[in-house]
Amino acid sequence: MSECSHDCSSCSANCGSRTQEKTDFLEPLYRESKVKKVIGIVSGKGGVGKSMTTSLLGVAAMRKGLHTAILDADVTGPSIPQAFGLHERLLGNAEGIILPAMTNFGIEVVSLNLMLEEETQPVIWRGPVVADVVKQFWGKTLWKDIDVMFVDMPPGTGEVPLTVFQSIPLDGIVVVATPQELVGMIVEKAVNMANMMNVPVLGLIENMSYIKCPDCGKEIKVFGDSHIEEISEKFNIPVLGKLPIDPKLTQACDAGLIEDVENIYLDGVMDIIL
Ligand SMILES: Nc1ncnc2c1ncn2[C@@H]1O[C@H](COP(=O)(O)OP(=O)(O)OP(=O)(O)O)[C@@H](O)[C@H]1O
Repeated sequence: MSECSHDCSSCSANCGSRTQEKTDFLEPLYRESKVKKVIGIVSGKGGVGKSMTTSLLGVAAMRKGLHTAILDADVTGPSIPQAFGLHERLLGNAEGIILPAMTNFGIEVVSLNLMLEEETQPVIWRGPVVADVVKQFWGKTLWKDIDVMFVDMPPGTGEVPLTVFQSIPLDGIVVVATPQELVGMIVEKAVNMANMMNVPVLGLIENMSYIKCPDCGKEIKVFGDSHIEEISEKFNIPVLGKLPIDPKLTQACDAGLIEDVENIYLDGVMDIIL
């Protein structure tokens, strides 16, 4: 194309400045739902602590007195219900609208694991099917006066996370990584995907940053030195926090008691991202 009108909706060219038309895939909220802010928690790959971080951010927001929700969009590997000790099946209202489960401290949660006959049942679905479920979690659920919703996104930067990106109107994302990914290109891929989708990156969280020796208190960098500041500077994204490997967090997640943990390390994050 010789001249760009900057109106991608009326142009089929697949050029570098093309922006994704996010609204094409979005489903409106249920008429009685209201969600003020939606924040996606993203990681360049699986197993880096994205669900842990989502849970801790939920707890931090709830402790600030915000009416908090967690939408578990990690449909093929949902781990949010486990962290909060939720096991009962979700109910629907007469219109077939999903009613979220509620944690002990009042966080509203929707997750596929709360809909399966068996929690251990594997979910082997392709991207469009996953996107459809996530759309229902967004649009066919009663989200009543939610101040902030955290979305546990599927890991990686492939088809499934992309379709979820397009299914929910995210106000911003938080990128989670361990020191190892911060050395390579994995985090940069996640940041670039968000940029392509026109979703602001609110900040970076380094998980498993260090472990504190229980005897002498020394911080040991199990995965090597941190490079989070370099990434932060390169992309002009704030560092929101560094989480240590803390066995108390693992134990609390396994026992479904993440809300009972005293030190969740991310208390100050809400002031930056909200
Ligand atoms: N900072 C931490 N301290 C102790 N344990 C942690 C920490 N972060 C994560 N874990 C544990 O590591 C495991 C993986 O974490 P988590 O499920 O949050 O990863 P994930 O990135 O969401 O994985 P996936 O994307 O594959 O679902 C869990 O057992 C979790 O309890």
